[in-house]
Amino acid sequence: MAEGLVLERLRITQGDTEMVAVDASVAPGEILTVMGPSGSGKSTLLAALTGTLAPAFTLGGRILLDGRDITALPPEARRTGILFQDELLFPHLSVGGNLAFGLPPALKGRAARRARIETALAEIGMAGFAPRDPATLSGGQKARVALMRSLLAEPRALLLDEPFSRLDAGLRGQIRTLVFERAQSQGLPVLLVTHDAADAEAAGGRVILLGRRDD
Ligand SMILES: Nc1ncnc2c1ncn2[C@@H]1O[C@H](COP(=O)(O)OP(=O)(O)OP(=O)(O)O)[C@@H](O)[C@H]1O
Repeated sequence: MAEGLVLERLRITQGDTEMVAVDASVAPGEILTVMGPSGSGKSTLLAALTGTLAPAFTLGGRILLDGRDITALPPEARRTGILFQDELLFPHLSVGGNLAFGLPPALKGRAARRARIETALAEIGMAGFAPRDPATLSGGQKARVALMRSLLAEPRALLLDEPFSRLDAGLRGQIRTLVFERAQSQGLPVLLVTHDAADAEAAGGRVILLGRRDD
């Protein structure tokens, strides 16, 4: 069966209104950009993929990840990692605590978990940052820790909901490159929701446009 993410005749309806209709496949390492006006259903589409669709919506079609039908699975069983623009890090946890939250439950033992966190921090040039309070980090450091927290869970797809939009222009390009490189090196299909044409261009691949039905 095909690797990557397949959205097979995916439909999201609210009452009688069809809000999202998508048929697409995203290969490992490929980025599919999702654009559309505010309220067109971009975040709702990502919620359908993570298994957190609000009860107001009805989902039709199938979601396949690495050939596995995940449409009806609970969120924790899907292996879809998501990165948001806002709640980048939990403020009440240290940097290490934030990263621990992303570790797979199967990784047992305090020492092994600590070691995995230290390796992750070293990979983003932040060795020794585990005890730090997230409030003391720069925007770029916060974004890097948030990315690693998503990746530590070993997702099979990465969903990005405008993750760069709060960063200033220079940093935005850097973090975007880091996210895309990691997705590519780990062979993750990526769905990138953005309002920014520069993000779409950097992603290089295909763009799907959601529209409002009453436009
Ligand atoms: N929990 C919910 N219950 C009912 N309706 C909702 C819920 N969440 C969102 N909606 C509605 O669904 C529609 C799509 O919202 P969504 O947040 O997916 O749009 P979006 O394209 O991500 O917008 P934006 O670009 O502003 O983030 C909107 O009309 C919104 O009001």
